[in-house]
Amino acid sequence: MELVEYPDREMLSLSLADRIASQLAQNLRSNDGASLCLPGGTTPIPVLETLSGTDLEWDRITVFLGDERWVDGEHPRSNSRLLRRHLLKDKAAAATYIDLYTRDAEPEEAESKLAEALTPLFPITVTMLGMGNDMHTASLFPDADQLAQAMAADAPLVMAIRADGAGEPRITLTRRALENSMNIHLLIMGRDKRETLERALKLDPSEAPIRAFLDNATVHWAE
Ligand SMILES: O=C(O)[C@H](O)[C@@H](O)[C@H](O)[C@H](O)COP(=O)(O)O
Repeated sequence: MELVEYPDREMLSLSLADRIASQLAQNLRSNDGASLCLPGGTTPIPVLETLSGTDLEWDRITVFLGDERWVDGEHPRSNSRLLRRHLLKDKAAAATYIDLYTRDAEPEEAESKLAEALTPLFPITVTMLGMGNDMHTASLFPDADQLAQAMAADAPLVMAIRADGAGEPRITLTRRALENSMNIHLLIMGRDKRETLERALKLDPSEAPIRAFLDNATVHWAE
């Protein structure tokens, strides 16, 4: 695990956006397209805003979330709504976006269609992850109903999942889908999440799902 500490949150956001852009551009020098997997939640917003104005060949980049709350795209809790408001505008509007949510369906019904759409994009070029203070990442919650299946080596790429701490039913990329990303960045801010990270390092992924990704991740942190 590489841990990068920044003097402030603005420096973190600018530096992480720049690193992600460089990794995408590097990939595009030798591949037809690149893929970018992003977390929901609020911490990434400044990184998304910076990326949206970054000069990249966005028309060759496919963007998708690592997880989604199973709510309509205009619902305040929608991660897709977050991406549309903070990333998929300005230069990044040219990106291809794969929405994990399907209206008038259960998340279980979307699994196979999403796996089919996402498979050509693996291994993911750049994955950014967030983390909750319960040590979940994406929607891999410690108390999730199907966590063991979602963390298994033979898991499908995408799974519906439910957890008391999750709010709505979720759809999530699984450990297998995320851990093979070419570049993994974990973005955390604040003292509480830093302490949570230190705890997670000592735990098994079954208790601390984020632990499954730390060995191959660059962790970006500011107070
Ligand atoms: O749908 C979600 O909630 C996210 O994908 C989730 O995994 C998020 O990254 C963490 O909950 C951290 O969220 P914050 O950055 O808002 O603290």
